[in-house]
Amino acid sequence: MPDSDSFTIEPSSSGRMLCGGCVPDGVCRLGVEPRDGMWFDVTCPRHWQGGPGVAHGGWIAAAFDDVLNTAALRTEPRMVTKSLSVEYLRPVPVDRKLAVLARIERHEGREWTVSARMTLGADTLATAHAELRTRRPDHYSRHEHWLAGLPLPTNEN
Ligand SMILES: CCCCC/C=C\C/C=C\C/C=C\C/C=C\CCCC(=O)SCCNC(=O)CCNC(=O)[C@H](O)C(C)(C)COP(=O)(O)OP(=O)(O)OC[C@H]1O[C@@H](n2cnc3c(N)ncnc32)[C@H](O)[C@@H]1OP(=O)(O)O
Repeated sequence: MPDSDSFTIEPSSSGRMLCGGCVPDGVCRLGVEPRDGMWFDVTCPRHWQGGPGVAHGGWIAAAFDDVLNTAALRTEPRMVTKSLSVEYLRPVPVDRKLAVLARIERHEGREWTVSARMTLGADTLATAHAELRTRRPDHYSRHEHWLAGLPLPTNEN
């Protein structure tokens, strides 16, 4: 059986590290692109529209999750998110390039505290705080072992 923890992260043709779901397309389908340093360009694709012309809050949280992990991945290639909180300050327009600035607040052993701010011009649209963890080397195989030990699903649930 292939070792689920032995996968390597390959950058896309644009140099962007991609999560498993976006690798086949070769682009980040959340619309997150690293810029300089801790700056990111993010654009909410129209299919993530919640209200008219504005982003679904789940997209905003996912975009922050991606930015914060990508920022930490520059130091540590094995990350997972332990917690993520978002403050939604203004509606976020779809199809507009926005800026996100990430910050590593604290990094000690496996524990990371990170934050980010999403802006359009001078206005802050949303902020995020997250706790990240450096993954244990057996993270995915441990997950698979746990899953394999569960009873098989039935048609009722
Ligand atoms: C989906 C992962 C994606 C990761 C990205 C990888 C590659 C992508 C490549 C390029 C991407 C470019 C940019 C990246 C952009 C975005 C990345 C998104 C990152 C995410 O969005 S990542 C998904 C959401 N985030 C999780 O999915 C974490 C689930 N949370 C845990 O994994 C643990 O919670 C943890 C590690 C936070 C703390 O855990 P710990 O190790 O510090 O603490 P502890 O050992 O005490 O565990 C406490 C209890 O969790 C059980 N437990 C732990 N690890 C386990 C495992 N592997 N399998 C089965 N059970 C496990 C224990 O058995 C115990 O359970 P109990 O209390 O019942 O005993």
